[in-house]
Amino acid sequence: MVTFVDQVQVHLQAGRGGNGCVSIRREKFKPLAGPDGGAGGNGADVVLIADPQVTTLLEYHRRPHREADNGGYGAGDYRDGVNGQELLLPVPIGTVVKNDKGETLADLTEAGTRYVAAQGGLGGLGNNALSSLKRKAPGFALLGTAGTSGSFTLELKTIADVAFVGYPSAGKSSLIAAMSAAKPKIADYPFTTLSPNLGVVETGEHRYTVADVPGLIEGASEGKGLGLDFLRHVERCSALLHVLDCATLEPGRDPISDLEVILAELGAYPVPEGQTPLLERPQLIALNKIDVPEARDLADFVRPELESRGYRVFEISAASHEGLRSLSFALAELVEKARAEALVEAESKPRIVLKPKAVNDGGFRIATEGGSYGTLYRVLGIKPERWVEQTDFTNDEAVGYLADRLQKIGIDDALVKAGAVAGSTVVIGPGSGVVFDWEPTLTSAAEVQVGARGTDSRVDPNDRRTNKERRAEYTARMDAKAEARAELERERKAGMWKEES
Ligand SMILES: Nc1nc2c(ncn2[C@@H]2O[C@H](COP(=O)(O)OP(=O)(O)OP(=O)(O)O)[C@@H](O)[C@H]2O)c(=O)[nH]1
Ligand SMILES: [Mg+2]
Repeated sequence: MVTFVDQVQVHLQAGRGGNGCVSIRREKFKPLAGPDGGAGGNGADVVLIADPQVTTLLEYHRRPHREADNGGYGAGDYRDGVNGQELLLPVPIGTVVKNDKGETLADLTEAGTRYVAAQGGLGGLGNNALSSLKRKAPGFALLGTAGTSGSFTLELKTIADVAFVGYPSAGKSSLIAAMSAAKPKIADYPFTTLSPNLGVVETGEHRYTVADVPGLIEGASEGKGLGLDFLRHVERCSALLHVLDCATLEPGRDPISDLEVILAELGAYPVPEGQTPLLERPQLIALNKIDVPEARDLADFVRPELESRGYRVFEISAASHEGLRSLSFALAELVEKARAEALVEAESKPRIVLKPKAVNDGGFRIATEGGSYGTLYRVLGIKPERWVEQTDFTNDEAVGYLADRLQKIGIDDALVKAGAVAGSTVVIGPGSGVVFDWEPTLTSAAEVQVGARGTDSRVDPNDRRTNKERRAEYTARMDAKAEARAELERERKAGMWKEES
């Protein structure tokens, strides 16, 4: 079975950022000459780009999974990792990008329009870049972060001024070949055309594009003969040309009933909101194949009937080019009118602006969640989440650096305000995230993990009891005393002890 591909699902994965490097420069007589670990390279983006050379989405149907390069790792001697090279995915002009919820993300209607579908991860800084006056030789580097990924639906909707519609083998492709420089496949079997061919017609000083939509049959609007896929292409065209076959030998078919079938299908097609229904767009009729004598007779016969229905009718032959000149002028006129109207409309309509997700949003928020272990405080924000991702938790210094960063944007204060107390569970990021036991008296989460700043828990273990522990010990001691006193009292009453006289 032939597959007609103008709608595909693709899975795109941007590249991962490379890890930064920890390295110490060594010089003769100076073995510790400062940190020289370079940064990791950034992961590559996956970018969809509207390319006039590309006409189908078939390529993505065959290979729907695409991954961009990862960034290179940083290295010693100040060498940074290479940035991943952007993965450019050319798609046809008129490709609509939707997310997995069906929301439109981008409409690539002009050559060269780019849409960054997946964003590469950041490379981690090396210990050279992390050094400061206070931290002269960092023993850690930042990890690269993951690139974004996602599933997208690509949908091709041809954009042309005029769509040629009609039954299979009516001569739509022949007509586009006769009127423009396009060289579509032409054959006398139905559904020769599987994806629309675009042609540019030049008449006088007019220039417009035409598309031969694949043949339509009865039931197309319900999906018959891949009809819905075909009809989608008509959606973007401002005018329609009905190509009617006057030389068909198929029983039960004639230009009038053919037209009625096609009209019914066009009428049943639901255009997206805000667009003109297909049948309300300007339409012309071409009675084709009049180079065949019987066809010319038939065309002459049905013409008055069609004209009485209000159509402008052209008798043509795609084979002998008869009647094409006046047809192309008539189409040019329609197109000019439609363009003028579109211009007026475009000025009154608000434009859709593509908004890429903000990356450097410095904010964060704290969400509280109840649970069987008490309240859980969740820190959500692009920065804190990224910082956690960049942290090598096997490295105490790296964890300390994370704590400093978190403290700097005021997460501790915000947690106090949110009601966190000593020992509260704090999670950074969605899902299970990274879990901390938070301690407000200490300034940062890292100290909870690795001890107070400036100490090494292996060298001088911190044995000081917390106030809470001291209080517990005190009450326990007091309780024991009271208990002992009560015991003594009972025994005395029982006469176990003789009062000394
Ligand atoms: N005699 C004659 N034959 C024509 C004319 N136009 C097209 N044909 C023939 O009709 C057959 C179908 O032509 P196509 O142009 O492929 O028809 P189509 O409408 O694009 O068909 P699909 O792509 O299948 O929908 C071919 O064999 C053409 O040679 C014409 O003006 N005169
Ligand atoms: Mg065709």
